[in-house]
Amino acid sequence: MSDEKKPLVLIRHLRKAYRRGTQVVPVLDDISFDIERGEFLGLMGPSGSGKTTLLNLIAGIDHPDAGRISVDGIDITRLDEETLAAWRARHVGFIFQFYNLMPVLTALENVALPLILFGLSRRERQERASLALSMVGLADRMDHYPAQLSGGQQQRVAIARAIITDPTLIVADEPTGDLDRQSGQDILDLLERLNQELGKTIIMVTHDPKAAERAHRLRHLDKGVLTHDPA
Ligand SMILES: Nc1ncnc2c1ncn2[C@@H]1O[C@H](COP(=O)(O)OP(=O)(O)OP(=O)(O)O)[C@@H](O)[C@H]1O
Repeated sequence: MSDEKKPLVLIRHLRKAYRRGTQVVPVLDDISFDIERGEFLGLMGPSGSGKTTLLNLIAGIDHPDAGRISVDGIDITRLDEETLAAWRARHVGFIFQFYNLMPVLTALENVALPLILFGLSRRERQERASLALSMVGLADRMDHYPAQLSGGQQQRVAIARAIITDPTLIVADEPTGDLDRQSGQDILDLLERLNQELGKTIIMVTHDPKAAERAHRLRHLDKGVLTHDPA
């Protein structure tokens, strides 16, 4: 089987617990599943069921206690901190509920920021950022600061920032959670376009049924266990 046909992400027997003093809080219990290349996956489940923890493990922000996560043939659970940070910067685009933009930087500077690690000139970085902002419909807001933008516009800046490095995976944690209905729909339209037109693989944690409708496949977590796979 060629690499193109293999699942992009393989998750096997993943376990994670948090420790507070002597107290151990089990969060993920023997999670195994695959994510296909080009998939738009929705992760749902009650509050505290481990969705963000799972997303953070797939994105290489955190380490599991046991198990394996392979992304495009690389077992990221075996990478040391420094290699993992470099892997993350190259391969993962992040979209958060509260945008996480730098308040002192303009929209253009926020979007260009991840490119600093890529050895491009300032001019190249700005050109690419400007293109990404045009793609998300913000060509006329490049010099605005986050505080001068609506929530929906800030989330579009965050999406432009997430795609600027052409990542292997886009992870979105409640991307519509802080938005009104219309702005939420606009953000979902944009994510759908990234998936359908650019072929981006998206993993989205959500409580929002409107967001879940857009996913190709839903996985449900309950108390750290995958409960349902309609596919
Ligand atoms: N850094 C941490 N230290 C200790 N416990 C943690 C930590 N992060 C998360 N937890 C615990 O792990 C469990 C799962 O948290 P997680 O954020 O993954 O759930 P979630 O399904 O994303 O919840 P929500 O929908 O409310 O965001 C919760 O019980 C939480 O209290």
